[in-house]
Amino acid sequence: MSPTPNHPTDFNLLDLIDQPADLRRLPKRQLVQLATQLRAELIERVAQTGGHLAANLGVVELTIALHYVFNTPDDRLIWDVGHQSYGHKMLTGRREAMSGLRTRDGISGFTRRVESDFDPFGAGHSSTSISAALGMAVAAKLRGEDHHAVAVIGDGALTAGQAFEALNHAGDMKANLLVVLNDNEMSISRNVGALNQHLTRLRSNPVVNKLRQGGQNLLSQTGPLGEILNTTRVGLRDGMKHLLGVTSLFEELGFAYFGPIDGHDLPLLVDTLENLRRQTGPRLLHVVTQKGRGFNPAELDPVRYHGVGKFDPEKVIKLEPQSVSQSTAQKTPPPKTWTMAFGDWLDTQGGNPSVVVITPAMIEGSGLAGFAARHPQRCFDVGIAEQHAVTFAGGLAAEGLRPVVAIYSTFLQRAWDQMIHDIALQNLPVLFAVDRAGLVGPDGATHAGSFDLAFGQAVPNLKIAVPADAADLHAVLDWGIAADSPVLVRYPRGECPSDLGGEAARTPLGLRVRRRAEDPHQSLLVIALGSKVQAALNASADLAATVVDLRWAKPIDWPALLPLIHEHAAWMIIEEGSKLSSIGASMIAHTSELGLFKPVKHIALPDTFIEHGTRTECLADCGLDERSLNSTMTDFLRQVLPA
Ligand SMILES: Cc1ncc(C[n+]2csc(CCOP(=O)(O)OP(=O)(O)O)c2C)c(N)n1
Ligand SMILES: CC(=O)[C@@H](O)[C@H](O)COP(=O)(O)O
Ligand SMILES: [Mg+2]
Repeated sequence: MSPTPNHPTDFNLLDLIDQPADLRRLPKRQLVQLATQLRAELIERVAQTGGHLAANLGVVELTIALHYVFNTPDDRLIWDVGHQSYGHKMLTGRREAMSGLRTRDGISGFTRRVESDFDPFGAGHSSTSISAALGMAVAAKLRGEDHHAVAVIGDGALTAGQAFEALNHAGDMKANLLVVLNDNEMSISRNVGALNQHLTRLRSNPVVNKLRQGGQNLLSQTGPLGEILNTTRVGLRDGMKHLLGVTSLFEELGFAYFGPIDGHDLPLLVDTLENLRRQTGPRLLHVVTQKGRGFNPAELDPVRYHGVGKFDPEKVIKLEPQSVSQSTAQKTPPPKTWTMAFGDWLDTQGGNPSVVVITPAMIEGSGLAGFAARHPQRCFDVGIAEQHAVTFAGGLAAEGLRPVVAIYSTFLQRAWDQMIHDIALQNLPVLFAVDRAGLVGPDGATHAGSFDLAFGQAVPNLKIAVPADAADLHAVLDWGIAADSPVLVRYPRGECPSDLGGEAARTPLGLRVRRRAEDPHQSLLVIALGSKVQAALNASADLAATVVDLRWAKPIDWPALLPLIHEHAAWMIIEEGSKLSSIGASMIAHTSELGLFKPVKHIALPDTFIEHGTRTECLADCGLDERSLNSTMTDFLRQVLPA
């Protein structure tokens, strides 16, 4: 089948809609046509910018139905993660702004309060929507206001503990809250876990389905008759389901459960939501959708089309989904990313039966696909459950296995307590492979890995490696997998140099001098961490500078470093982590305590959230690109060594 989307020839109804109020003026019979047009435009627009395509295609009908039935923005509509909110953006005054999606000064790929009144709660990390919607429902009650709170959460996002914490609270509070469960059987990869199996049972249980089919027409009846019929139907259905033992988990948690219904049947969605809008209390509507719906390549391969770079809608994307910003225009294979280099190392561990790998729902993004395929019994996708992932690894380590937790820096934030309490406090040998450490570019502030150095260095027993190239990434991972304590190895998004050369480390945890200045007394000592080593080498190529690759942010190789600081005219630290609580700040504090006072400059991420853009643009904003580094070094040298 051709991947070309169906271009509607009719008048584009989207031209009539600036705000949902305009949508609500359309007759119901035109909504299906609108869905076709919205879907076609979504494909066209995401092809030009890149972004999260498949999830958005799956919620086209749901998006229209929700805005049609609910009085947004007075009624609060909260999208979990927010990666599926593009259609919502296009119906809420941001259609033209889609051309700048995820680009500098353009709109975000997620929901953001500062962007629109129609985004009542920002997201990017998953599984927060029910908590936020519950907060809004309770606020409305306390303030005597009469608006609805609706959370739309995916089956993947529902696997996280926080979603259950919120259901638990909401069900008990009898809060006036509607949760729409968008079940497409997918997280980024296929969804996993017993909950997923429960949803499958709800979708496919013949008894539930019989009851559903019998009751669906009634549920979709509108008006007072519908309400009466529905109340009776729900009562009857619930009674029968209890009798037959096919109740949903949600009912046990105090929610009235409706569905599952076909999330692409727009008239049914509208009628059902209209009915649910008239009801009160905690309600959950189970909607079944297809990820990638309406675009054949995405339907066939929703994993690859979860996040895409710019693409030609006429062609099927062939590249591995390693990075959202990859361009399909590339003819030669792309250079190796850090993720790939990590995947290569993991493959070398295949023969070690003690090595087990854990990912919280990021198999592809973390470079685990190869290891997972070859050693499925030793690779655990635990779903979106970062806290559990870390403590689960602790249990494995306590029994003598060598767990590797492959996790993005930004998502590890969720498991800081587990890292402290369950791993470091017990000095368990868990290896944290922390990807996307530093700025990530188009995903922006929610996904920036700005804090792992800050929160990691505060943890006793934890060692932190910051390799600068693939050779050293492999060396520190080799060391980390054999260590008798927890080790965190951090590396950024993007291209990984294979070997930057220079002097060897004197000890396994030692620093490396990558380039030595001829006359240190007349030179700058540049100490760089991780990906900043290559940048520092390039930026200082024509300057009097020694470049040190710190390699380990904790412990710091002070025996090698102190003499270098002593002999140089000044020193400089460059790192891609938040400046407050940074490694550089700790180094400066330590040398001050030793009474070693030398001119020093420290470049790190400022104390602000860095917006989306390309990674290069974002780095430039922080003075961390090569050009800015070169001018800072030049100025600093002039200052400390006037001609
Ligand atoms: C805390 C957290 N962990 C991981 C992710 C990465 N992530 C983004 S979307 C996604 C899949 C979500 O699946 P689901 O909620 O079912 O939405 P779908 O894409 O299927 O519509 C994952 C794992 C995230 N955003 N937040
Ligand atoms: C929405 C989300 O959280 C992820 O899909 C994220 O966009 C992954 O980005 P990478 O491209 O860095 O894997
Ligand atoms: Mg899903």
